[in-house]
This record gives sequence, structure tokens and C-alpha cells, in this order.
Amino acid sequence: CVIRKIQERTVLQKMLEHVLKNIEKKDPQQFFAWPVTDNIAPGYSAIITNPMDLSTMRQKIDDNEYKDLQDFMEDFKLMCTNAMKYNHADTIYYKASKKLLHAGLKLALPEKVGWILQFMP
Ligand SMILES: CC(=O)c1cc(-c2ccccc2)c2ncccn12
Repeated sequence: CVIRKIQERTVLQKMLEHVLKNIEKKDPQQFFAWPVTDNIAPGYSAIITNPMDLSTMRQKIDDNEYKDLQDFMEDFKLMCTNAMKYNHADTIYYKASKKLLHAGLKLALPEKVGWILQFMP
């Protein structure tokens, strides 16, 4: 049997996990929790060429695909701007994504995460 090596979580992964958890708290309706499907959003995959959602971001943290916080925040901004592109400004999804974008950017400010940067190699 192949013993799956328990990967050590890097300091960066722990920090991104912390930011992600706080972003998830800002999306109680879980609009951003999973990939948007063409079933719930007609024509979505034709309009949004680079889809992104919180479950995909979590998987990328686990697979250590983010090289730094900025890299992670690029995916977060992509997720929010996708919603503002597909949904009209008067929809709950557009409004929720705008609110989430601003709340999420604040969570990534140095005074929010700076304390951990001192532990990074
Ligand atoms: C994020 C987004 O664009 C979105 C999430 C949802 C959504 C709705 C219910 C449950 C989960 C996601 C959605 N529905 C229709 C059109 C767009 N959306």
C-alpha cells in the first residue's frame, strides 16, 4: 500500500487558509462556494473564460499552487470580477460580489496579515 506522505503545511499555506476562512464568512449565502454551472447561470461558460470559486482556491492552497499572497488575491479578484461581468448591476450576485471584493481586499491588508509575514522565509 502506498503510504500517503502527510505534507507539511507551509507558513504561506496557513496564512492563505486564514484569509480564505475569513472570506468564506463574508459569503453566508455561499454564492461563491462552488463553481458556477451553466444550469444555474445560462451561458456562463461562454461569457466567463476563467472561472474561479472558493472551493477551487482552497484546492490550490492544498496543492501549494500559490507562490504568495498577491497570487492568491489575483484569484479572489478574478472570482469577484467574473460575477460583476456575468451578472447585471441590479442583481443580488453583482451586489454580493462587489461587497465581497472590498471586504476581501481589506482582509489581505498588511495590518491584517503582516503579523505572519515575519515568520516567512
Ligand atoms: C457567483 C455567481 O455569479 C452566481 C452564483 C450563483 C448561485 C446561486 C445559488 C446558489 C449558489 C450559487 C448564481 N446563480 C445565478 C447566476 C449567477 N450566480
